[in-house]
Amino acid sequence: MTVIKAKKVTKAYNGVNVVDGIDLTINKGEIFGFLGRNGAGKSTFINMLTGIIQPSSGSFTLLGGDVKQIDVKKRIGVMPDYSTFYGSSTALHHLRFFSSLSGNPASKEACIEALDAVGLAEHANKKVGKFSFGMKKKLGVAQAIIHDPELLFLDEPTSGMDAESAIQIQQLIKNLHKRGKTIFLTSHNLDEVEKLCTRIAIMKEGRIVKIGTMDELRAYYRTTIIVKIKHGPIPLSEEQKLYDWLQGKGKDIQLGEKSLEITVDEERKIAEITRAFTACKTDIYRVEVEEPTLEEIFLE
Ligand SMILES: Nc1ncnc2c1ncn2[C@@H]1O[C@H](COP(=O)(O)OP(=O)(O)OP(=O)(O)O)[C@@H](O)[C@H]1O
Repeated sequence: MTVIKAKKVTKAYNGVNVVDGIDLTINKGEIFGFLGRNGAGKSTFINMLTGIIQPSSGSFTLLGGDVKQIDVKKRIGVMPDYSTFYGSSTALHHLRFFSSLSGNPASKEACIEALDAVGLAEHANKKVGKFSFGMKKKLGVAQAIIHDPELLFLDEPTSGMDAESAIQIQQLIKNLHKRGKTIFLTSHNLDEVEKLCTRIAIMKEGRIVKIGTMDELRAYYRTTIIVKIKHGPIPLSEEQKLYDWLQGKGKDIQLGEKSLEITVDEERKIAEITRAFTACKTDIYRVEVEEPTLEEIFLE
């Protein structure tokens, strides 16, 4: 089922398209990661999808409807800008107040449950003004999930959090995903995106320049594969021959008594190399392949 469908969505400021004709389809149950350098247009795109700002042109649907429709609004969760929080409210009061704005006030129990899910249950009665930056972000996530939405927009949910808190939020995202929720996520933490997201789009200057699963992105960008082989003794008579043959297969070759490291540009060369060892009557104990990380792909 299609949850987000965007057609040529564009936002221009001062005659410049900061979001430039984005076409995008996101299906139910995806954790969709939106990546891009500062100023790429990620927040502007999310702000259009969540109805905070209007596109200059193009159109989109959320859950098959219009984001302005109240029944669509009720089914989506948006992490708010924490600067809108009232410092004199307690966390509990804050959640109850904001959930009442949607016309569907959450019970005290539901608020405590949402605070517990983000690790803030023990701070339920503390004033938000006394919260750290990371705690405010967690409260923002709690606010986004309080009404159990089907579609969740999380703009940099873990930025500025300590490692333990970030893991807690990542675990929450995984649990929501297991429950069939669709999550649209932006993050500058590439490791987080790689671990969590079922599909990733890389945005540059307002356009999506690449989109796919982590495996698809790797396959597209794979030009260097580091192969590490642990092997048994190579007969003396074969050693030089094998080294010379490897020169034609890859680069950065380090052939030791028990190990080989070589960088190749195609997967099929891994099989050719292992066959060459067998032809030299040399046992292979382990083959490790280092794949490009999302960081390497992104920097490329
Ligand atoms: N209200 C505005 N008026 C004019 N320009 C804007 C406005 N909002 C955003 N921009 C510009 O649009 C571009 C995209 O900004 P946006 O905040 O969407 O990027 P981003 O990818 O979310 O960046 P970051 O990772 O830093 O949050 C930037 O060049 C920004 O200066």
